[in-house]
Amino acid sequence: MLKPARPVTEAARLDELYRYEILDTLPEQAYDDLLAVAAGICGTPMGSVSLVDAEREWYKAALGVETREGGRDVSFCGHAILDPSQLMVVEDALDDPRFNDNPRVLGSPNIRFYAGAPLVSPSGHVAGTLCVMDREPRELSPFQRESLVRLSRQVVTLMELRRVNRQLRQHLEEREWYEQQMQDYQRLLELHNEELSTQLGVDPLTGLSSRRAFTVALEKALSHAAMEQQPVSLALIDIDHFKAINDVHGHPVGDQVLAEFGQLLRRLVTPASIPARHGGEEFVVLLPGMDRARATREAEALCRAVREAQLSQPLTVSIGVAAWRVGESTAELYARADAALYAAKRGGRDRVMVAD
Ligand SMILES: Nc1nc2c(ncn2[C@@H]2O[C@H](COP(=O)(O)OP(=O)(O)OP(=O)(O)O)[C@@H](O)[C@H]2O)c(=O)[nH]1
Repeated sequence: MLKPARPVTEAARLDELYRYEILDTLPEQAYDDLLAVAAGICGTPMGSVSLVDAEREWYKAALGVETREGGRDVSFCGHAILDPSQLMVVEDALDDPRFNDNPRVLGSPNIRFYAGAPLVSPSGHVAGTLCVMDREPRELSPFQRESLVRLSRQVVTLMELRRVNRQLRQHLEEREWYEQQMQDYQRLLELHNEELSTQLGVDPLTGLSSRRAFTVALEKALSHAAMEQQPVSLALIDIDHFKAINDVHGHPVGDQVLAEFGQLLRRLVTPASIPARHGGEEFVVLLPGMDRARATREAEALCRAVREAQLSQPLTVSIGVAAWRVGESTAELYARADAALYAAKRGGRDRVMVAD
């Protein structure tokens, strides 16, 4: 018996075989079908799709043989893979010095006839064979030989599809992983920004002062006004029918409109004034040095400017103005401005109402 030699490119051949990640996988219908067609055309009772591993041959599909693998030293396919360009045919193993005392010839499965078509990958390496076998000596017609070679190419195509499929799935998983990472980073960045905004007393959506920072500024402004005997006023601004924007266009568009409105408000008020987001779609402007009449004029100009502004959604606002009275607390001032705002809403919106 002649043990099969190793191909000169054995290491690269094995690398290529392992890249298919097919060894020791479950049987698959597509391989079984091709083998059944090959055996049917050749009229043989046995056959296999054999992959030649370092020390064994392993069958992705097997017909008429009970084992799923055998030793490479006694394998016929080990010989068949040595010449990628040839179908190896052994018409009678007992007449062939390579096989006449092979245990697979003398014992089970008692091979007398063998024909193996090399499974040649696109890079030229041979992974194994598509082979048919019989317990009787026989010959193959040219058509049967040609068919076996053609079917072996189909087996390689199946293996290539398997590899491409795995690569695609891997790329997809990697992409999903990257997207997840990006989302996590984005969320982290947003959290940092929110934290920073809170620390700086800024409302993250509009960039205006936050309610907390505004309350501090208002306290300061009132004590300054008390000391200097200066007027100071407050304007509470509420966007009209804002809920409809959310309902019709969605919350993200609502957010964008709030951000736009914040920027507009910052542009419209005088440099000494302090605009802030009071909460939701309600805003507030501190008007230092402004008495009731000036604050009213300022608020009316603001109301008109919003109505005429070119924003992504047309807006109007209702405004309640209150001028600070000496000795009045911030809560009392707010309450009067709020009552005026309520009156503006009730009066039909898009208007300014001034507290007594
Ligand atoms: N997109 C977005 N919507 C907000 C935010 N804060 C509050 N809102 C929405 O603002 C809407 C306020 O609705 P309402 O209080 O009924 O007031 P309105 O629709 O403006 O009606 P009027 O004030 O009576 O003219 C609600 O739908 C809130 O969900 C925010 O930060 N972003």
